[in-house]
Amino acid sequence: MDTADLDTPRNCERYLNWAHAFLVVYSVDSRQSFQGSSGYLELLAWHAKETQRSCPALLLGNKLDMAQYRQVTQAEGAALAGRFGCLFFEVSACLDFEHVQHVFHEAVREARRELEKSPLARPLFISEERALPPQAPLTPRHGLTSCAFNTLSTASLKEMPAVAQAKLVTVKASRAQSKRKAPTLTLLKGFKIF
Ligand SMILES: Nc1nc2c(ncn2[C@@H]2O[C@H](COP(=O)(O)OP(=O)(O)OP(=O)(O)O)[C@@H](O)[C@H]2O)c(=O)[nH]1
Repeated sequence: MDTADLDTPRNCERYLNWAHAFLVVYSVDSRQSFQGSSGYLELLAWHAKETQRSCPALLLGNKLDMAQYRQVTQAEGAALAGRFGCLFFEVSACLDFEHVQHVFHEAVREARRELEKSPLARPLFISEERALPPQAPLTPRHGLTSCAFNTLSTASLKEMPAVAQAKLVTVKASRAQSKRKAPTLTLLKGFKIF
C-alpha cells in the first residue's frame, strides 16, 4: 500500500482489509523512517492477530544508492524483519529496477503461499457444467465465493490452477442454455473472478 502517510500509520483500515501482502519501506539514510516502519509492522502484526488472517509483509530498506549517508545498517533492518518474521531486502528504487521487480515477485509468491494455506480464500474459476455435490455452505472471506455461487449455480467450481497450467476452457451458463446451443462464454482458466 502507498499510504501517502508520514511516518506513522493512520486510516489504514481499508488497506489492511483489502491487501494480500504488504511492502513496508524505509530509507536506509533515514533513521526516522526506519522507526516509522517498525510502527507499521506492529500494526500489521496486531491486525493479523485480531482478524486471524495473516498477510505476508516484506521489509524494504530503500535508497541503497545513498548508502554513503546510511543511518540504518543492514543488520538493523534484518533484525527488525526477523522480529516480525518477514522477508528483508535493501533496494534502490531509482537505480536497480530488476531488484525491485524481484521484490515484487517475492511479495506475490508470499501472498500465494499464504492463500494456499487457507483454501477457502483461494480464487475460483469455472469449469464445465456439472451438478454440485451437496456440501456445507462456504463462508466467503472476501465475497468472491459468494459471487460465483450466486451467479452461476449450475457450474462446477474449482480452485484456480497455477499460472503455468492456465489454459482456455469453455463455460456454459446453464444446462437449458447449452441445450439451445446458446453462445458460450470462453474464459482464461486462472482468471480471477471478482
Ligand atoms: N536516491 C533515491 N531517492 C529515491 C529513491 N526512491 C525514492 N526516492 C526519492 O524519495 C522521495 C520520496 O519518494 P516517494 O516515492 O514519493 O516516497 P513515499 O514514501 O511514497 O512518499 P509519499 O508519496 O509522500 O508518501 C522522492 O524525492 C523520490 O525521488 C531511491 O531509491 N533513491
